Amino acid sequence: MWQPRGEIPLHVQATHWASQVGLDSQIPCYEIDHDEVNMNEATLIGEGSYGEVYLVRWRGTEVAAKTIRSSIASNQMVKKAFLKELALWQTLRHPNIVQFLGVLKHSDRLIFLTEYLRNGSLYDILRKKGRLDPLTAVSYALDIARGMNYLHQHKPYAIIHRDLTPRNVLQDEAGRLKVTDFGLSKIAQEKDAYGYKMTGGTGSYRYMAPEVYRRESYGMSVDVFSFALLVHEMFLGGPSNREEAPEKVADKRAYEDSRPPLSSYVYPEPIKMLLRECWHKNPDCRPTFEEIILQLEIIQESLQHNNGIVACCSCHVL
Ligand SMILES: Nc1ncnc2c1ncn2[C@@H]1O[C@H](COP(=O)(O)OP(=O)(O)OP(=O)(O)O)[C@@H](O)[C@H]1O
Repeated sequence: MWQPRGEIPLHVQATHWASQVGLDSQIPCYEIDHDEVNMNEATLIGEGSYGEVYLVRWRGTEVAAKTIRSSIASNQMVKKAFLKELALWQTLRHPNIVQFLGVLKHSDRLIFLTEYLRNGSLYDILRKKGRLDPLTAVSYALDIARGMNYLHQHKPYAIIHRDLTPRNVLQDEAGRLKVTDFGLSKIAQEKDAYGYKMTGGTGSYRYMAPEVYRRESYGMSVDVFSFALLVHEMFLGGPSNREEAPEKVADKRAYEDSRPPLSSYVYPEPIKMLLRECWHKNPDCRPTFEEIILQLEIIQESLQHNNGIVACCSCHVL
């Protein structure tokens, strides 16, 4: 059976949390009256494993409305699991975590609102821009690491994301990246001992830690593994093995210890070292996000310094 080691899965934590604070199990979240949002004027902006995402107006502000497919929401157990995860999400506050706003009350469907991030997902950004310059990639990596560190340091239980992919990282207008969808897509995918889906959808396989694919016990470091693949993609402009089926990629990582190539032309030496540590086959050898942040800050400083030298040199030549 696939179970986290040490830390408690998000939906189980949410159950503990909800029962601790005595929340109504049906609607444990902040409620927004459905009259406040006109879904007939909503603009479709995307679709994920558990439903569609719309741009709507709420109290004069553009926000994202995420709908849960009726095939999922009609299952009372799954609906309950979603609401409990949302109840936990609403307690989270961090500049690199997408802000949850509330659940639409009396809606015949299950719909919840979050802040709207105008620039879309990291997946969209990489598709449009391709390879990022090293300073941008490191700054984006720091945003993600800070959001993830907040989740991992959550009290009383660490929150393991379990589905950190470029589609679950969104960018606001100011260029800041924020992490979203903790555990929700996992509920929508496959049944585990608790009765919810837990393994990756097709997209997630590309970012899945070997121990998860092998259905062994796992800990917070599964997110560090996924993070390494996101950073790898930012430097490369997309996944290194696009033509291979995601499940095959995960299989080779889990059973043949295969990892994406690290060409010296693309990856600065300290980034290569960091990626090797983060996707280490032994989960205990992977660094924590706190350690990753410190390393990235040093890398950022040295890149800024080198850029400064290049600028100075060109001034001199001119
Ligand atoms: N808060 C938001 N602001 C702006 N766009 C969003 C927001 N949330 C989601 N989107 C867009 O909608 C798309 C679908 O999002 P959703 O979270 O439902 O699924 P996903 O993350 O793509 O896939 P999965 O559900 O398998 O994780 C995203 O890729 C993104 O482009």
